[in-house]
Amino acid sequence: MIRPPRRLIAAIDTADPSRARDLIRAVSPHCGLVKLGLEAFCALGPAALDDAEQKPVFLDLKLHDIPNTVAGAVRALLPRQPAMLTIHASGGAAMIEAARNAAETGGTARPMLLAVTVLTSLSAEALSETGIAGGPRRQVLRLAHLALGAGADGLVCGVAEIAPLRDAFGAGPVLVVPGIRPLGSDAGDQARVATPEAAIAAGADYLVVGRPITGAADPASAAAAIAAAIT
Ligand SMILES: O=c1ccn([C@@H]2O[C@H](COP(=O)(O)O)[C@@H](O)[C@H]2O)c(=O)[nH]1
Repeated sequence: MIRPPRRLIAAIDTADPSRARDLIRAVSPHCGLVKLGLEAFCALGPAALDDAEQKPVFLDLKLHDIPNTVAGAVRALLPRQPAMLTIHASGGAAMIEAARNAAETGGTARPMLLAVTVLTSLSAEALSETGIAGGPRRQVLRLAHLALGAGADGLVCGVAEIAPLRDAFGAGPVLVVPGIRPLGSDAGDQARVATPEAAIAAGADYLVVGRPITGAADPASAAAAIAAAIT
């Protein structure tokens, strides 16, 4: 398992292979990892990982299925050597344990297994519509106990949940935080957002930034500015 020192993760959300390559080339000097998610993976397949310009890849597939199926998917991904891989914490302890056991078969090069708690696009109201009352913070803490107890190396959460997670679990779990918006940038579909500086001050290990970089006129400068703000 590797832990890149640079804390910016650039989300490369595109279905166009040449745009993906151009973006990766532009942001690589400024970030620790590039993140390939559902859009890039569905369009380009596992080969998308081979075009990452030697950058460690965060493969954000948010696996969520029965334990046997998730374990099989993790094993199938190991030859591509993603540095980080996501599963949904709400898949349950048995699913997370199965993912961890499967990841272990990758030996020392195994991916860091991150459990997605409550998507940063969900407000308290949207979460309650799914049947979960009490707000994101409570649910994130509940899922964090489950996921870390079942073998996840870290969590994906919103900025507001970092402090309670650090209070509960200390510095150990790797906290990866999307919903990052530099001042003045559009939140879009994200409900729980904060600036890069606020996320680092709260105790985030890694920040995931997509559209504020990829939607900028000059993605390399946008990534450089965020990297400078958190260094
Ligand atoms: O809770 C989550 C989990 C994952 N994501 C992913 O992060 C990026 C964020 O992109 P922006 O353009 O900066 O909003 C995106 O790839 C999501 O799939 C998340 O946003 N929230």
